[in-house]
Amino acid sequence: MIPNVLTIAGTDPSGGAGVQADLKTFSAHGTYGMAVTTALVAQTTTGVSSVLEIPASFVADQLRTLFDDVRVDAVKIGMLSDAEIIRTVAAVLSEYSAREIVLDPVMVAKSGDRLLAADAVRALREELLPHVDLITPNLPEAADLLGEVESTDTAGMALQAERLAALGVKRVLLKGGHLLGASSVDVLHTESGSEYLSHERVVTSNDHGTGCTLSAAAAALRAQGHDWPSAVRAAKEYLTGAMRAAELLDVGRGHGPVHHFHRWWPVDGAPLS
Ligand SMILES: Nc1ncnc2c1ncn2[C@@H]1O[C@H](COP(=O)(O)OP(=O)(O)OP(=O)(O)O)[C@@H](O)[C@H]1O
Ligand SMILES: Cc1ncc(CO)c(N)n1
Repeated sequence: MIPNVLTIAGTDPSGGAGVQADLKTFSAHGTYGMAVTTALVAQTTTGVSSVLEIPASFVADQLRTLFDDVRVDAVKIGMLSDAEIIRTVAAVLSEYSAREIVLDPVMVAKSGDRLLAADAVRALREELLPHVDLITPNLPEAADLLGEVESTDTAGMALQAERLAALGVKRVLLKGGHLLGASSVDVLHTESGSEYLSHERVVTSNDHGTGCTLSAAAAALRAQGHDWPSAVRAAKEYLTGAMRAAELLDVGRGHGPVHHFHRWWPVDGAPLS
């Protein structure tokens, strides 16, 4: 049976981030993709020009209508825009006992534009985090959630990942894409300890939507039955390949998108082989 995977996120008409990137990632992994939209974002590779927020009550309507009809095997949460939408999503996911939830705590786009109200971080930490199976912050997001300064090295990242877990979330993938170096290193913290996930840094300007792709891939792989550490490792591998494949694209003049090639189409039912 093909798993059903849901994204709850904002949009990107240029197809590099948000709902559009998540749906491509779900398809590339051979899962069935679904989307509940929280905000319509006028953005491209060069930045965000405006945001039209969806009323929280309509986000709830979309979620309830979907959960009333469809079995949802995993959920990826991206841009939530404000505290009211955060509370609504937390309440409805809990009402339907949603499982296998990945939260990418999107706060600021690569272009520097805010995608989450500054006063909503507390709601994210206190109301949504307890419902989540994996959180995937980048360095500034981790610092904001902890009320600390950003880590500047991988040892500092490991300590912050541990402190994030102590806030009540089961697993943390702290992404180190913003650190410079020959490798791009993330820290995965789970019940059984921390590990570094290190991949070669791809030299490219196509780095828009990398966080969206990574979290969506982890949700899709988890829905296919992989344990969380395997799902996260394979998601990171997929992302590195999608960044490399971006050299085939010619999309926009700024931070370009990654390319979602169908690498793991599950013809033989063994998507990771
Ligand atoms: N140049 C690169 N080469 C390989 N991997 C990269 C590169 N840049 C980022 N990554 C990886 O991409 C993932 C996302 O990293 P990053 O820390 O940039 O997240 P983000 O800021 O949330 O992304 P975005 O806001 O674009 O969605 C991480 O796994 C990171 O290691
Ligand atoms: C809708 C949306 N979600 C997330 C990001 C972060 O990359 C973005 N730029 N846009």
